[in-house]
Amino acid sequence: MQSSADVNQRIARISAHIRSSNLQMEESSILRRANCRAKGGAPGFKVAILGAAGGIGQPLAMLMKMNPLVSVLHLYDVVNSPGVTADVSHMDTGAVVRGFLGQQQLESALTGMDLVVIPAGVPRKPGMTRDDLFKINAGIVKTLCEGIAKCCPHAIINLISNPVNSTVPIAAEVFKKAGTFDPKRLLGVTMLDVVRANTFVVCSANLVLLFLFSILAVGKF
Ligand SMILES: NC(=O)C1=CN([C@@H]2O[C@H](COP(=O)(O)OP(=O)(O)OC[C@H]3O[C@@H](n4cnc5c(N)ncnc54)[C@H](O)[C@@H]3O)[C@@H](O)[C@H]2O)C=CC1
Ligand SMILES: O=C([O-])CC(=O)C(=O)O
Repeated sequence: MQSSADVNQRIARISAHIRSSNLQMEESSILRRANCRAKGGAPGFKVAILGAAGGIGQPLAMLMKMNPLVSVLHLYDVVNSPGVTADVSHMDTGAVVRGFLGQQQLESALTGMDLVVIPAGVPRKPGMTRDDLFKINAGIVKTLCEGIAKCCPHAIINLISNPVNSTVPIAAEVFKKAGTFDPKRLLGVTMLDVVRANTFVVCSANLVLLFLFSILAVGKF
């Protein structure tokens, strides 16, 4: 059993570690918090996560709360966002966290946001293709983007919901229709597909090399 002095020392060490890395991040960043503001607004980015209670949304919410460039964090979902909001808001970092639950709170979640990150929707289950996801996620992304066009038309949009190569064009069409489309502000997160493709290429290249070595080895003996 640890003494309370030990426990306090551990907490102090962890806390100093977290604070110093946050400070370093702010110091070394090209984007300083004071410079991250809409005209006349408070410093820091205002960020909304739509689908914040999900597998991607929850760790993303934690990372955003740790980011010293973020001043306001809105967590929106159709389920469970109050609990996630309570947990994330207890982290001792600067961003103010607010939770929003259900379609009727979507507009409040979006109003005034600088950045909207969207991991809302369904993920693939075994046996599903990305086409199956499209049938559900296309409608979800369309509705969310209509809200964005209305409530924060100048925000940067970061789409995670798959299939991302189809949800981004859907978002583009919604924004074109609303007259708010800016290609520099609409981004799809393709990291998963990029790392997956790299892994597949390396795996198949290794297999080819292994095959060649086997032939050489067999040929030698
Ligand atoms: N682009 C990429 O690199 C990646 C994309 N994905 C995609 O991200 C999406 C989310 O994945 P997970 O977080 O694992 O799924 P998840 O099922 O754990 O979370 C999805 C969340 O979206 C919420 N949601 C559903 N309909 C909504 C609506 N109309 N408005 C707001 N929220 C809504 C759900 O309540 C849930 O909390 C999936 O489409 C998945 O394919 C996942 C991993 C990487
Ligand atoms: O849906 C997910 O969980 C993300 C994924 O792995 C895919 O779509 O290929």
